[in-house]
Amino acid sequence: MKTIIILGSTGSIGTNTLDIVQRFPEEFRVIGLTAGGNIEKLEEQIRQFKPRAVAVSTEASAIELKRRCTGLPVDIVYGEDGIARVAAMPGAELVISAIVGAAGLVPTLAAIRSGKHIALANKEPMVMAGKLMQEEARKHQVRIFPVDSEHSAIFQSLEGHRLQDVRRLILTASGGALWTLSKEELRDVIPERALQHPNWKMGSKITIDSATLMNKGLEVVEARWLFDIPESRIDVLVHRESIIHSLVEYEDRSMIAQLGLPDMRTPISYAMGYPERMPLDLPSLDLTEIGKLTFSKPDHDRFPCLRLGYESLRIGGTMPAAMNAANEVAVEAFLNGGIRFVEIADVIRSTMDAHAAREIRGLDDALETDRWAREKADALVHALPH
Ligand SMILES: NC(=O)C1=CN([C@@H]2O[C@H](COP(=O)(O)OP(=O)(O)OC[C@H]3O[C@@H](n4cnc5c(N)ncnc54)[C@H](OP(=O)(O)O)[C@@H]3O)[C@@H](O)[C@H]2O)C=CC1
Ligand SMILES: CC(=O)[C@@H](O)[C@H](O)COP(=O)(O)O
Ligand SMILES: [Mn+2]
Repeated sequence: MKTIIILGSTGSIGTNTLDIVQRFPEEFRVIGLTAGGNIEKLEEQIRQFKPRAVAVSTEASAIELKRRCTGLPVDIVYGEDGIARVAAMPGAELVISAIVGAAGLVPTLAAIRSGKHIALANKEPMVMAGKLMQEEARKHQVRIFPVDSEHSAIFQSLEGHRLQDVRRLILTASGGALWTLSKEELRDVIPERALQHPNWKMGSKITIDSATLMNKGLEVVEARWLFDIPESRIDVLVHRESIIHSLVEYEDRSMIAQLGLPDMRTPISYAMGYPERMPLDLPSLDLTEIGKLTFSKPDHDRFPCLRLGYESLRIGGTMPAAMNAANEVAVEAFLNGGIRFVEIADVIRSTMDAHAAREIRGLDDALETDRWAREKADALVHALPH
């Protein structure tokens, strides 16, 4: 029996994780959950999974949740500090890190520093402070298991092989909701259209990232730190069907890939059960039904965000954290109707141009950069003519 804590339990990854727990009640016990503001869903989860402690973002949410959960044996705390305390609470072996965005950095680091293994879906902390996270993981003898489907595929394709034999990592990209649109058509895209991912049902932020290809830019940075490989040896291949989840090329030119239907429960369960594979009762991939798989090169002209990911790594230090924060601000502005789809890349580009990158020596450098870049990106958003 593995005891687990789920950060971001009310989201897409969080609920898929709880689906695994429900399927394997003898294997996993949930002792802590955290959410943002969806207290209705969190209340349901408390009643079903009986965690010892939960945390929510605000005091108001905590007060309402306490009222709803009167008589239930659960500690309810709130705020960044409360979420970090639940992430680090004693008695858990594994923390599923599934908050969206930079808000996951402090709690994920708190979990690492308290000696818990991490199943990492929340890629933004790895983008902001990958070197620091890996140093802390080594110091506390913690393993970080990838949940992100591409990184899970690479992790699986590396099993049993030597890192020194790897030639390059190849991340696949679906191309997102807008891959077939021309540059002119991209100008007029509304959020509802950009949110229609062809293969995956995910939270809104990552779905927009997928449509701009920033998701792949973030994933290149994530892969650099997860697998300790320079960005010059990480490639991206557009594969619309999301069946091949990523590949590793070895020095002898063999390529090893992981395939499967697009269902996050497979990579989540692999990270949760590692090294065991959970017998998931899900439909099998039938390649005869799929018929053909297609591949093409990324289009950097229509989707410039992928290049920004590479560039942030080449500059290094705090630049990926600045890029990440600008992206979060720009995506939110787009979702709220404040900027056009094509302006997301402009806001990130201009924020990066204005940022003087420095080395990340500790958490404060990442957090300070995050604050600075949010302010800068916000000012850029408001300066756009709308
Ligand atoms: N969805 C997917 O299939 C995949 C997701 N990922 C990554 O996993 C992470 C989660 O994605 P996804 O599940 O889609 O996102 P969702 O938007 O569906 O869920 C986000 C979760 O984070 C919580 N949350 C949001 N903001 C805060 C905050 N400021 N403080 C505390 N909690 C907060 C939300 O709480 P509430 O809803 O209660 O407000 C919710 O539980 C992202 O980093 C994403 O890139 C990676 C691969 C695949
Ligand atoms: C499921 C998952 O891992 C997402 O990050 C997914 O990869 C998004 O797909 P694309 O970014 O390739 O559209
Ligand atoms: Mn992914």
